[in-house]
Amino acid sequence: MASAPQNPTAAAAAAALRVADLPGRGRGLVAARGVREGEVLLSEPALLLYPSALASLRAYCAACFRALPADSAAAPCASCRAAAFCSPACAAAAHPRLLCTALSHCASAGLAAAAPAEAVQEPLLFLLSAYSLPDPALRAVLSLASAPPPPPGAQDAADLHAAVAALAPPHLLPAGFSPDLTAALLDKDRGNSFAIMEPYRPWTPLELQKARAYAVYPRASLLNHDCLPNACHFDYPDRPGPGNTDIVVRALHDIPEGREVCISYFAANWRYADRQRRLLEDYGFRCECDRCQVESQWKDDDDDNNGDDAMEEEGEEDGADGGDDGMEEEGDADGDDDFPHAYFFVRYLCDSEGCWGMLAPLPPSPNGELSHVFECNVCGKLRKEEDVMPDEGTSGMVH
Ligand SMILES: C[S@@+](CC[C@H](N)C(=O)[O-])C[C@H]1O[C@@H](n2cnc3c(N)ncnc32)[C@H](O)[C@@H]1O
Repeated sequence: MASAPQNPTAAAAAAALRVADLPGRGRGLVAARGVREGEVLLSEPALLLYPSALASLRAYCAACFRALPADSAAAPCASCRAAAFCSPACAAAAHPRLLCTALSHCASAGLAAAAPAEAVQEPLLFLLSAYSLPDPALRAVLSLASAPPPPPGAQDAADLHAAVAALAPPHLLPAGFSPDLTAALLDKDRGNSFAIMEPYRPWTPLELQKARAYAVYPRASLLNHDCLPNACHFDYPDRPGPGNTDIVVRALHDIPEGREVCISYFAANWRYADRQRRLLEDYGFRCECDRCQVESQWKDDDDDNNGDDAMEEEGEEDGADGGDDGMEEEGDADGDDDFPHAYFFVRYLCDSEGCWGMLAPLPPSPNGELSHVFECNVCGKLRKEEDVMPDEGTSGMVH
């Protein structure tokens, strides 16, 4: 549930979008007024924030997920001693009580014994955190769209439910705790979580970069996907001050009133077949965006390309992994008719080695002046517009 905006930027952002029912797409967010490039469309705290793995609890504050200081300044959680906090304020904020209790009862060895593989730790940490939520927040998570059923071989919801039941004291579990509720929550997690990544390390391929935490947001989780998005999300987990895990969504370019605002659920350089496979398997829909309609006609974009669908979620707008070691390539034919979106790639895709983040303009100044500076949402690099588009004067609307 959205909390009241704390600052003018968040207040302006709150007025920029409205929720709409969109045929064939469920709910989505639509521009409630014309917005300018770089404008903050959404800035909100997480409904639910949870560590990506047990290892994350050793490296990041259990409350705010900033990197823990290397020295002894980090204070272990007084209850479980398995998690740590970066400051007295974070220690006072604490971490999810079921997670804390599970860690203190079993110690991390016990939890690890129940969940040896990292792939299993993540859903368990999610469930222990979700079942710690107050009832309204739990209901808000349950109101989000469900992902399609997991593929065969994925961790069984019944096993995860049994693991939670074994780790959590019954009196702390919420009313309604059941295998069905656990399965429903897991579906929400898969369809709506955003990764908050570990600090960016240059030259590290995206697929090797890990999430420190995952987050579900009340409104950002309503953003639908487009392979040519008009917005992208940022997070600034190591930023000082409050709100470091808030998600920030900014417009890539001007967006007219009434137009749906979409993000890409993964790195925009993925090829057609990989995008379609990922969207169908993990989100349950076939993408029919403008770009997919063009690329579906290309002859050489078969399943044999070197894309990678082993990425974290996002809704998960995620912490997107690169699906490829190169930019999306043209199809068979020559010319802009066959690759009408080249402008988008040049302008909005970061060209730092192995990054493939999205470049969004910094917000306009309070008097409405455009920044002409682009920020990458993965590596954080800032680039002047003339370096992004040497032949362009000032930016314009992208059609
Ligand atoms: C993160 S949620 C987005 C909000 C969702 N539409 C809702 O009603 O709550 C992801 C789900 O939205 C739907 N969706 C997202 N992008 C879509 C698209 N381009 N076309 C059709 N459905 C889409 C799919 O059902 C997907 O699993």
